[in-house]
Amino acid sequence: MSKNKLKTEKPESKKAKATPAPNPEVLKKDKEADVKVKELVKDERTHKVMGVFFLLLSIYCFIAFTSYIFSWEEDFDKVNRYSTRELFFGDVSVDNLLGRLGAFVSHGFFYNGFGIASYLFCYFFFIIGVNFIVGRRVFRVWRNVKYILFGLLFISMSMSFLSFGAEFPFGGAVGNALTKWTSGFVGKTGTALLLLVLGFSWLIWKFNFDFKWPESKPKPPKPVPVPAAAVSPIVPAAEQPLTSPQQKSNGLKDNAGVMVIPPTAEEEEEELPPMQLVEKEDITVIPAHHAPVVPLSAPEPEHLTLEDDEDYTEEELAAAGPLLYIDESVEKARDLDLPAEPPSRKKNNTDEVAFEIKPTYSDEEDEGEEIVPVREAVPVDPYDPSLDLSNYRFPGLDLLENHNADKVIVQDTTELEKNKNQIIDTLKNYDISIQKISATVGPTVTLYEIVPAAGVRISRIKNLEDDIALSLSALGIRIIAPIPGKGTIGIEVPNVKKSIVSLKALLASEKFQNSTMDLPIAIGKKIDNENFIADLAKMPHLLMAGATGQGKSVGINTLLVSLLYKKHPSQLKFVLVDPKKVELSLYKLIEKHFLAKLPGEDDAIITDTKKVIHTLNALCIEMDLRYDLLKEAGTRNIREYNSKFTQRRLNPQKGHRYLPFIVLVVDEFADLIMTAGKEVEMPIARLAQLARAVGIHLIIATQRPSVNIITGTIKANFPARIAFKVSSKIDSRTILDIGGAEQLIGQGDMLVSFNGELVRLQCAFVDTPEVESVAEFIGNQKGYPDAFLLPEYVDDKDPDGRELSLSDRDPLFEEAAQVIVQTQQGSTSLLQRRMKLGYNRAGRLMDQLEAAGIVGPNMGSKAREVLVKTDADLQEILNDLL
Ligand SMILES: Nc1ncnc2c1ncn2[C@@H]1O[C@H](COP(=O)(O)OP(=O)(O)OP(=O)(O)O)[C@@H](O)[C@H]1O
Repeated sequence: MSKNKLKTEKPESKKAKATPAPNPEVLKKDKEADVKVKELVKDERTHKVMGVFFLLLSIYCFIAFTSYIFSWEEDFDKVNRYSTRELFFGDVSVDNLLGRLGAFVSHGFFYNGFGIASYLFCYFFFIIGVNFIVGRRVFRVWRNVKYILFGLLFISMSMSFLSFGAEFPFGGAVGNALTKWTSGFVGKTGTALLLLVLGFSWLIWKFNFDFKWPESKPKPPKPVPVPAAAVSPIVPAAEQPLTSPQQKSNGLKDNAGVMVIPPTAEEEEEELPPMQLVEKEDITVIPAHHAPVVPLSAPEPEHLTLEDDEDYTEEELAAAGPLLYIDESVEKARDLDLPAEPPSRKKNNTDEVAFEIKPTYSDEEDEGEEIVPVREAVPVDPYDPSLDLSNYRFPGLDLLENHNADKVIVQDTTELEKNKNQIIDTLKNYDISIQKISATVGPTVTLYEIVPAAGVRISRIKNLEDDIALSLSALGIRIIAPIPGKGTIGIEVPNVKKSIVSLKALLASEKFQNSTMDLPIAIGKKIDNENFIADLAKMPHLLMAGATGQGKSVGINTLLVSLLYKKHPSQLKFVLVDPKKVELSLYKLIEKHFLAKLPGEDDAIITDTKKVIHTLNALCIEMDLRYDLLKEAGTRNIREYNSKFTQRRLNPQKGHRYLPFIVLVVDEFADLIMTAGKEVEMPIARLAQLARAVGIHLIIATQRPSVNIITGTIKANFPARIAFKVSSKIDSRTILDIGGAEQLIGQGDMLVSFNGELVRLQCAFVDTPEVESVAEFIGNQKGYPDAFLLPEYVDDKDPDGRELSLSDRDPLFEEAAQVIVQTQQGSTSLLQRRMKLGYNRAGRLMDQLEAAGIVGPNMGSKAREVLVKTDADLQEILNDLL
């Protein structure tokens, strides 16, 4: 093969593959001669040398300039008198600390140049030096050059102007010339003004001050005049349409000068409008709950006085509309013309309860007058769901092991060097020259990052992936060409000495401890040793696959234990499905704290396929019920719902309850699909599609990531996926949509595909005894009386569930009848919510109630008529049925 031919040959992969491997010796000589100078200029070492040079130059100039300030007078004549030649070769002694050169250079810069402004050159050399040494643009050169040029002219001119007549060359020759010309042109005053304009322009450009004329303060709102004793009606702030949404969103203005509603913490977090600089004095901010409030839609209530009030029952009072509430602060505020202290709120919608009502006695009691009880709305603390288990202690980190993870394993530098050279040589064999190579040592693998020489196509390296891996002859090599977002090529080579990543270290990390995520899971460490902690709630479901023995079970334990370290039993429930029967059995101990199960089940950990189907369907019912609750509460997700509930704005009497997150863990999904197929797939797909907003999240693991198990429907709904080592590239593609997982080295080495990124991680390790001790620690504490009960699911195909006749009434028949008669609402969904039932069972109950003459016939979308009006009548019917 001739030299020319080789040179013109296009580096296309097919051609490259078709031709026999080129002789490295021949190639080396040809290419090296050609690209030597270019390579030298591009070589990172050249850059480093340049960097050091500029840094030292910057320091040199700085010292010389500073010394010049003190020695210029002595050296002036010598430097001025002698020629450059004399300065280099003569024996004149100067006072400048940096000798003749120092004196000469500083004289040049100061006297003949820019005076004091010459220090900007030190800065310039410094940024150039740093950029060269670090190898990237730490400082933006062109922007700095612009500032420096402006600074040189402006400072030298101002210094020269201000120091007019001084001997020291404050402004240098340039400054003097500029001042002279300008003074002649616009006069001295004009020059001064010009300098001021320039100076201010620069400051404004740089800092963009906000000049605002202070406006007169809007008058704070007057409290609504209320009769007798500063009584102010109370309505929920949520119902005050005093600001338009727009006013609200752009931060706080109110035309009427009445009040400004700052966004709630959540709104701030979620949909902050672009920040605007607003002068504090400009507006008066009155938080919504501080503003005096007026009833808006409700008719003017009859103000309750003592006499009105004393015989009222709690229900009558609630029905009477907005409460009146004596608030001294309103009175004071009126006197002082200030906004009032927060008035308490009271619902006028039975769904929202904000305050407890407590009779108190007015001060007049002391004066011996008739005791005048007045009703006062007493703010109630937010509902704390953890109060049922208020003494619950979170497991401590001492229950976990270090696994020698704190021993830093120092990577052998000779090994690094050897691998690096081998990579360079291998690439050279394929006629690929490189500009730069760097290594990042991770816990399991080291990433060698390569910048190919100019002109080398990345696609070519990608096509040679297999050959390169073969030449490097190490197990578990993965080539990432290019590394997304970087334009470099990564080659991951397994470390000879691997380090274990202990879960303890991850849980102790600040990132985990301070995390405010809903469901933080500590997964592992990235190649750059950064902890990978993610929010399961955002994932929102996770699919895990890996051949047997590659770290899946450890992975599941890692996720579960991380959640146990961060969540209170009231906030989180697990539904554990373990067809292998052994993997998750450890968690039995925490049944009464963290597990959920079907009513009537003994064991919370589900191992039987039929029960799995029931449980999955029960979860679907729970999801639907939660959606109903969310809808009724006017909230979009579990976060908003729970926050409204904890603020006591939702009425538990109407079926509202605090909703814990539910995490469904399926340890061996393949097994279930093989035995139950669609019956399992459908509810899983439904949950995966819809359940995230209501706080139900899925973690599904499988040994066999084949397409008939991880179907399109499943895959489409699991955007976050984890692959441990799998046995083939096809498996890797099934789980991650890309090869690579077959190249992993096992023992927790994994690839995580999340947010469109593929990251290689070493999974955190937690051993079975550790999980056991954490479970024991929790299990030994006081728990709830039972596991969290999922709604009942009755299988339609189940012959036991199909009987509808009155002689074989549902066990819940009596309870359902009572609910219907007490509420006088013949609604199936009411039964579902109140009794936590599935639609089918509630529907069947309703049919039985109809048969018993308690409710009327089905009226389509409307509720059925309730035919029995009182409890006594119902009791009669029930007695007859016995
Ligand atoms: N993150 C890890 N760090 C270190 N070693 C690990 C890690 N994960 C797993 N291992 C090692 O691999 C072994 C097998 O892991 P594990 O039991 O989790 O595999 P598996 O994929 O669940 O296997 P199977 O499917 O057969 O249950 C563990 O006993 C442990 O020695």
